Amino acid sequence: MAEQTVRTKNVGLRGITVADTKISYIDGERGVLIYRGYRIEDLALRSTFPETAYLLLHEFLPSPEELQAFEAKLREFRALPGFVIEAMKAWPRGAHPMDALQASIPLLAMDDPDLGDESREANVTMALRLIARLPAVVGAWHRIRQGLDVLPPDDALSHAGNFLWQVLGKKPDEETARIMDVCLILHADHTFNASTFACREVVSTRAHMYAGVAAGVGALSGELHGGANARVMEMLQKIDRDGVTDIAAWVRDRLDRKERIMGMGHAVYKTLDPRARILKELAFQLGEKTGQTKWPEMTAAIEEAAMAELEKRGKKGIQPNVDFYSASVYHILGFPGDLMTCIFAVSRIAGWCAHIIEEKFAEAQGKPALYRPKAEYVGDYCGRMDCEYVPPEKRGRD
Ligand SMILES: CC(=O)SCCNC(=O)CCNC(=O)[C@H](O)C(C)(C)COP(=O)(O)OP(=O)(O)OC[C@H]1O[C@@H](n2cnc3c(N)ncnc32)[C@H](O)[C@@H]1OP(=O)(O)O
Ligand SMILES: O=C([O-])CC(=O)C(=O)O
Repeated sequence: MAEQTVRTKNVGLRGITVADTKISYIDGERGVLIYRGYRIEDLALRSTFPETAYLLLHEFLPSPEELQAFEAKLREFRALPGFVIEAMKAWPRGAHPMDALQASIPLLAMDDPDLGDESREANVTMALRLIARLPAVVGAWHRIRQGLDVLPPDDALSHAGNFLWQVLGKKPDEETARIMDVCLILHADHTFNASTFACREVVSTRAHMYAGVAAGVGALSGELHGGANARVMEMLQKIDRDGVTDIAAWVRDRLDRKERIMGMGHAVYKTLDPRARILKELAFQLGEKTGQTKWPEMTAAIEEAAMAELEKRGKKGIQPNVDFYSASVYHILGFPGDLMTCIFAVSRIAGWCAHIIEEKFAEAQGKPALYRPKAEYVGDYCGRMDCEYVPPEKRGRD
């Protein structure tokens, strides 16, 4: 019988199921996001990032003892190896934080005593080291690029609080640390998004966890994915600098120029991203606390104008995604725009690692280990495949 070919040409794998997962679920029509059976709204309200990371890695919520042990490990692993900090000191100060983060991943691999042990247990421990160390890497690079000393972790602070401390150099109050914590919960996983798929694709070759994570960081950096939060902030700051008062006209002009409204639209959600609703509330909460409501207000004005204008142009269902209001939250917290995608990575590392472990250890259920899609050859050279090799000295372009 002839091999069956599934035609997926020009669809970028949209709507194509490539594997099973037990980690998360999205209903793009109803705006539902679930991590291992738990609604994102519930986790944002009642969980913490370490607990959520545990859930993603272990399939169930931890007992108090299990959570305590997990948090103790995260604290123990926070300190960066000295050679990573020394290496960073030699990097060009202008390097983008996402490049610095991506470059640090293989360095962290070199320091991991479990590298090479492909048991599930060793992979979970490597995941813990990565979750603990990514915030420290972001903090170290941000300090080094400003010519400042790298700050040691503070064991008295929560994971989110310590992240704020190591990057911004100020101990946060409880409310601020909790807002950071909720942001980390919200970004922790999202099924087969581009960066998670990159991680899974890489480890499907039996490459190690760090190789997969480095690919994930690279994929996240793009402006159509995690990089959008930084672009949203640029958009807001430009509107502010230019003194734009007519947001509807600004939106029309941008769309007429065929430019996208960053932070809006989604490959899966055709309604409001449930994370955006929570982030909008957080942005206003922080704005009111700090007297900076102008950023979420501006974002809300763009949301309203863009949805109306896009609808008029026949484009329905383009609504805020996770990156739209997170930009305001991070800006008010004090992060510069070029660190915003790193914050996403500091959270998504939990989901990436959970997916890497699932990819490595889930029962096959008929799926071949290695991802290997097909492409249609559309090259049109010398009757497709009959070019004659001409030595260099005889080549001409006519
Ligand atoms: C964490 C995350 O990754 S969330 C996504 C972050 N990315 C962004 O915010 C960037 C802005 N948004 C986008 O570029 C898109 O909405 C995407 C890439 C996220 C998803 O888009 P998709 O639904 O896959 O569709 P696609 O990119 O083909 O766009 C479909 C149409 O809607 C338009 N469209 C989609 N999003 C937007 C937007 N934000 N602003 C203006 N137009 C948009 C496109 O221009 C396109 O129009 P066309 O058919 O006339 O060419
Ligand atoms: O799922 C996606 O395609 C993008 C996204 O929202 C995420 O990764 O959080």
